[in-house]
Amino acid sequence: MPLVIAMDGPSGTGKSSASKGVARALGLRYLDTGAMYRAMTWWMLRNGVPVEDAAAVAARVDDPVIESGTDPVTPTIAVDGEDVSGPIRSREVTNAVSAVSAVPEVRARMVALQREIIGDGGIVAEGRDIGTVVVPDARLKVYLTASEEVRAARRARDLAADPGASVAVVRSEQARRDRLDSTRKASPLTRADDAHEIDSTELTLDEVIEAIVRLAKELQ
Ligand SMILES: Nc1ncnc2c1ncn2[C@@H]1O[C@H](COP(=O)(O)OP(=O)(O)OP(=O)(O)O)[C@@H](O)[C@H]1O
Ligand SMILES: Nc1ccn([C@@H]2O[C@H](COP(=O)(O)O)[C@@H](O)[C@H]2O)c(=O)n1
Repeated sequence: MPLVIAMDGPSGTGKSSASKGVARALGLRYLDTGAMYRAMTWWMLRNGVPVEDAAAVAARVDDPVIESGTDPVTPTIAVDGEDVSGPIRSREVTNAVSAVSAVPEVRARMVALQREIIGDGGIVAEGRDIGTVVVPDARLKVYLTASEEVRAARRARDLAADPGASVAVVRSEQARRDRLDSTRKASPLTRADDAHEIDSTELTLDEVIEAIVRLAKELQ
C-alpha cells in the first residue's frame, strides 16, 4: 500500500502545519480531518441544531454534503458547495466542535468519508484518531505534542485580530477541548502504541517537518 502518514495529537501542537509541510516535501496528498468535524459543527450551528444535544445532532448527521480537497498547498473544505474554510476557524465553532465530534453517528460518517478519501494511500492524514481508528495499519504514525503554554502563545498569535483571544483565554479553551476530546467514549484522543512521539515545544516547524520526513525515508 502507498504510504499513509497518520498524524495525531492535542489541539494546537502543529499537526496541520507539519502535515502540510511533510506532504509537500514527499509529494503526498493531505487530509485535515479536524476541518471535517468543524464543517459538520458549522452546519449544525447554522441550522439551529443544539450542539450539546447528541440525539438532535445524530438526527441531522447525514444532511450536510462535506467535501475536502487534498492539495497540501491549497487545502479546501466546503459544505453544500459553500467554501467554509474561514468560518470553521471561528471561536464559536472551535468551542462547539468537541460536543459534535463526540457523537458516535458523527464519527461513523466522518470515518467512512475519511477512509474513502484516503483510499489507496499516498497521503498525510491528521486528526485525533487517525493512527488508532481511521488507519490503524498506517506505515508511519506520529503523535505530536507541545507544552500547553507554547501552544497557547502560538495560537493566540493566529487570533491576534480577536480581542477576546488572550493567551490565557486560548490556553483555557484549548485545555477544555483536549479534556473533552480525550475523555469522550467514542474513539477518544490517545497515542497509538506504535506512534513516534515528537515534542515540538523547543523545535521550529522546519525541524518538526525534517524529523517526520526522515522517519518516512527510513521506511523505504
Ligand atoms: N514548531 C513550531 N514552532 C512554532 N510555531 C509553530 C510550530 N508548529 C506550529 N506552529 C504554529 O502554531 C499554530 C498552531 O499550529 P497548527 O494549526 O498547525 O496546529 P494544529 O495541531 O493543527 O491545531 P488544531 O488542532 O487546533 O487544528 C500555528 O500558528 C502554527 O504556525
Ligand atoms: N480525527 C479527528 C479530528 C478532529 N476531531 C475533532 O475536531 C476538533 C477540531 O479539530 P482541529 O484539529 O481542527 O483542531 C477536535 O477538537 C476534535 O473534537 C476529532 O474528534 N477527530
